[in-house]
Amino acid sequence: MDRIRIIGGNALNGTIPISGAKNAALPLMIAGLLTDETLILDNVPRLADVAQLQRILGNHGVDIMSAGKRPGDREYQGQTLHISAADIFDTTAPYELVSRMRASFWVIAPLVARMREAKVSLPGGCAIGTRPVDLLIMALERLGAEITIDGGYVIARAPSGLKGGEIDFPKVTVSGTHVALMAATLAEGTTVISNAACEPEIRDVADCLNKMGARVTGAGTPRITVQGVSKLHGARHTVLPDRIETGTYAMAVAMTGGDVQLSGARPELLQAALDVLTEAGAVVTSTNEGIRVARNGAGINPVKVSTAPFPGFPTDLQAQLMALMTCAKGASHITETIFENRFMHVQELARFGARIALDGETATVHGIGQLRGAPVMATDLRASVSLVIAGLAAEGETMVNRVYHLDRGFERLEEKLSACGARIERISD
Ligand SMILES: CC(=O)N[C@H]1[C@@H](OP(=O)(O)OP(=O)(O)OC[C@H]2O[C@@H](n3ccc(=O)[nH]c3=O)[C@H](O)[C@@H]2O)O[C@H](CO)[C@@H](O)[C@@H]1O
Ligand SMILES: C=C(OP(=O)(O)O)C(=O)O
Repeated sequence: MDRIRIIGGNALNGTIPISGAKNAALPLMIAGLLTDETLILDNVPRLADVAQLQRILGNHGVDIMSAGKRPGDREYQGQTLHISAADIFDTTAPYELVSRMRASFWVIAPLVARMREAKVSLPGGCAIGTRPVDLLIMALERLGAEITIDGGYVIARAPSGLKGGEIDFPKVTVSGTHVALMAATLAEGTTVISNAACEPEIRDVADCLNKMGARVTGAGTPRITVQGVSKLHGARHTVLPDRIETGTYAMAVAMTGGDVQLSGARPELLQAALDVLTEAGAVVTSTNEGIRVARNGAGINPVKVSTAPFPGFPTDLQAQLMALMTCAKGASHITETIFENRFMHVQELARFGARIALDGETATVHGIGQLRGAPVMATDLRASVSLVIAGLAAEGETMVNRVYHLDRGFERLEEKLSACGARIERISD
């Protein structure tokens, strides 16, 4: 299994190109199931999750062609996927494929909307909480699907097609909103989704669905209205930049010091996180190219932050912020409100000498002068990258084990960081 070796202590200086967003690319690929014509997606990141979803879609009969510049080519811009679901010959998504990735469960929505039946294994994904799918099931039921659960599979049927309806989510859910939105596009009549997630990835998917002939308004606000249509057609869409990758590298620069241009990044996608970084002492500027982050000389100020649905501070940046705060000049308070078990990185950060006390959903981080490198174990995607950030700033050698988590969500991580002066390499055994 691959490991990542880091010799810490170098400031980051240079340019990091930001890839397409994993959390938009996955539902966009799934939206390809809604039409028998070809959906072309540009700027799709090369990630393990994308490859896994290609296998899952392939299992349904979807034909996917990949084109585009390869890593190492000049002006690398991700890959272009041509997704053609002309002939869906299997509406079952089996356990072996779905258990590895949470988002793969979302295929249930386009399958039941277009094929009127779907059988999808309950999902897996990052171990950050119980992560039920009750609200996704509720949404499909509101659109008239009959749902049964048998042998670990959710079976959805809508023999005479889905019907538009009112879906009022009792809590904000990204997965629930994606599923409701995709299913509603082909339902007969009007669907109103209330308390919808406002994450930029929802809006990106809605924009693509509209290019495919859907009639969606209000995406990006808590109230989305969808007028169902009988058929969607092919389209071409570019995946928006990854705000979590952007925030991760911004925090890495704030931690190591230096001056980095995050090219292609869009500040409005992560303003709450950029505000926290500014409060922490980093200099964040919007540029023509993207976002420039610098920290020279001054120390890191402690902060008090709670994670929240968009436009709040994202839970997917909580672990990275915690790594940064381990070296702040005082005590920080970080509260996780989205997932009940998203503190697996705390015990690993302690191996660097970090002083973190957990009390329920709040971590108090007492900053120390200098972290020391250590062997650590990656436990989930964002926790893994928080260990990389800590390793970049720590004195001496850090070995991050179980790197496959990182490969789910960070494209060419070692290459991007090395190009900015980090001493980081992958060791394949
Ligand atoms: C692939 C993808 O886009 N993953 C993101 C997505 O995950 P995901 O879509 O799984 O997250 P949700 O927004 O759905 O979950 C939010 C909260 O709602 C709960 N819940 C959700 C569904 C449900 O049926 N019942 C229920 O109780 C969850 O357990 C969690 O506590 O949004 C999260 C919150 O921004 C991010 O951390 C993930 O990176
Ligand atoms: C938790 C994440 O992914 P998933 O929802 O696929 O587990 C993530 O992207 O941080």
